[in-house]
Amino acid sequence: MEFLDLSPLTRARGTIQLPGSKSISNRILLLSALAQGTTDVRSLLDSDDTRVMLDALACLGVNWIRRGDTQDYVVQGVGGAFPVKQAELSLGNAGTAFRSLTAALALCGGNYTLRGVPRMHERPIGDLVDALRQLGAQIDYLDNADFPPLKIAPAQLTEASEVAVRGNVSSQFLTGLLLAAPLTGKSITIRVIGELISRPYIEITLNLMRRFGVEVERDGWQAFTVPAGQVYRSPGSIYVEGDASSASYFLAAGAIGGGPVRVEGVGSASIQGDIRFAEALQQMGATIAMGGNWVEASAQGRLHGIDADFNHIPDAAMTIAVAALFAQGSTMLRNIGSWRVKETDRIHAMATELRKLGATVEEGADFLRVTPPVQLQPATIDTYDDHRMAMCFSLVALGGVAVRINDPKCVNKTFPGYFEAFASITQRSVMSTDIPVIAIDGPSASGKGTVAALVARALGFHYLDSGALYRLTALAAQRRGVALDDEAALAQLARNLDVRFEGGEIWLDGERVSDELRTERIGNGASKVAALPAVRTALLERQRAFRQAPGLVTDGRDMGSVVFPDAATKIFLTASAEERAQRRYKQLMEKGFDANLSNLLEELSERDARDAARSVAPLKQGADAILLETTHLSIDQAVATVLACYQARQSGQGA
Ligand SMILES: Nc1ncnc2c1ncn2[C@@H]1O[C@H](COP(=O)(O)OP(=O)(O)OP(=O)(O)O)[C@@H](O)[C@H]1O
Ligand SMILES: Nc1ccn([C@@H]2O[C@H](COP(=O)(O)O)[C@@H](O)[C@H]2O)c(=O)n1
Repeated sequence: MEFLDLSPLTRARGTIQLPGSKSISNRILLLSALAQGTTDVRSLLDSDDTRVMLDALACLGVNWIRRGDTQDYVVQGVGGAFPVKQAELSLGNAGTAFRSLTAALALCGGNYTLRGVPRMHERPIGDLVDALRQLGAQIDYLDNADFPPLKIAPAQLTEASEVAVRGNVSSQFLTGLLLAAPLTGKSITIRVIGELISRPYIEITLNLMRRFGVEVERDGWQAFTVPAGQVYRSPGSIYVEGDASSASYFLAAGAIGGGPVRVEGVGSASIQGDIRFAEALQQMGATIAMGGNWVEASAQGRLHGIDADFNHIPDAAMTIAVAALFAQGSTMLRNIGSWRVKETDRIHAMATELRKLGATVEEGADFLRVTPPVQLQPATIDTYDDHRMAMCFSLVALGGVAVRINDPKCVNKTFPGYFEAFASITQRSVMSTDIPVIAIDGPSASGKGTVAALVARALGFHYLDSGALYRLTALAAQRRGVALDDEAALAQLARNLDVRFEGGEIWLDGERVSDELRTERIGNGASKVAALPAVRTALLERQRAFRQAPGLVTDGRDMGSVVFPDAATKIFLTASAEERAQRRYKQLMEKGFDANLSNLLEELSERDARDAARSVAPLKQGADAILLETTHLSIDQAVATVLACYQARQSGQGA
């Protein structure tokens, strides 16, 4: 199996000239072939799917030439039915080519065999065949009923002027019928049964038919009439706009990796439905700017999860499922049942691969809910011979983790130069040191954790409560009967802790332990295990792994001195011992725990003394840390001070 390793990436910024749209390219090629006159097709997509269509048209007697090395083609229309009356066509996994050619060839008066790759033979086509048979088409299934491959014989046109087709499996069935209808020479009305999915693709079909001189009358999304006597006429020359589905990966990169990332070739004037992907990204918190022929995405902080219906943009919605890994909270993608019959069963494939990265994924017949992990895990992604799986999952590298993409060449279906284009707008992270860290250290109950979590929220950064890892080690030791001075056993425990941080809560071995962790008994145990060098070493890389884009705020005792010595901003946050004991007392009472103020003062002082006296990573203010004395500060004032220190540092004004 070929694979491509993507290194951890930090930023995305730049401009991409998009390749032509696949949907528009293949429709224009078929329309140019059926039309009277010669069509200059500009900026055609260079991909497997368009090559399949060009080869098929050549087999059917259509003359076309490519202009030098460009993506401009000249197609000589045949002005109606294809001249070659007998042909065997191999159409790969190109749904657009297979469905539209099935409809056109069924009405062309010849004998044709249409085959695809194995996956194409698993993608249903029965609804289209049934509709064509109502017109008199002679189509047989060569293997399984309702699926390719197909054998087509000359149609015996019936009197029928109306056909019905189901709208909820693939909009390409309706597209095929619409494109082929003028070949009958009579008025044809196509009624849609059930809800029509992916409507924007029908808009593209109608728009392009109009450009080639055929008007379709419609009754909403229920019925479409192609009046008699219309023939396709070449518009002379026609330009293929950039692919809006392909734009989604770069726009998402801009939103995840800071941006701005600009795509050129699609914009507000686009006829493609997937341009509305930008709206979904905006709902997630990205900043979007758009002109007639360009779109730009950037983001200030972290994205947030959304709950939305994606029936109108099924292809680009896959990019939202991966962007959900970078959002705060869960993202719900509804009404995406058509994913099941695409290049692969995309709901199943997406859920399987997202889980490999640590996400929690719920999948249903037509929905997917994605909850991101606290930390992305490096993973090897299988792509299921699906170009969009490969392209979407490249975005994971922007989370600062390495990702391996199996069978990367599957992108050739629609975007052969994808990975080069992606590399041109992303920056590799060298040991992730360019991801900013704000390190807040200080004594117990000074307010470090409270302030750090609020600063993280304000900046959209990740948050690490490093003390929780020592507390978890102490709790796990207590539960397993490991003595608090058994250094080797404790280090082993620390290395293998099965923990989950989610939505402010902490789980140990699948059990929620957030409240138990906060007791002074566990705090004292933590302070004992934290004095052991082997335990600290065991937890070091675990803590560093939290350093993920766009940034990290962390609190503890040695965040600025040992774990993140290159932190952008280091704060030593403290308060008088009496004030800290008061704060802890209030905190425990609010949680419903019993507490005694003078005992607390004693326990805190004892713990701080132990933390300060130990030989490794002792509690002390580093020379490069800013002292933040909060005895007389409110939480908001402390947060504002940390933010000001960080912003001053970012704009180069000081430490
Ligand atoms: N500036 C402040 N003024 C008043 N109360 C504060 C302030 N900062 C934090 N607190 C309160 O003090 C309590 C202790 O804060 P927190 O748990 O964040 O401390 P900590 O330093 O992270 O403690 P530990 O090291 O034990 O984990 C919380 O109830 C918090 O709301
Ligand atoms: N970076 C750190 C963080 C914590 N500890 C030890 O864990 C104890 C509990 O920490 P809290 O912040 O949750 O109170 C603490 O007393 C330290 O002994 C540490 O060593 N290094």
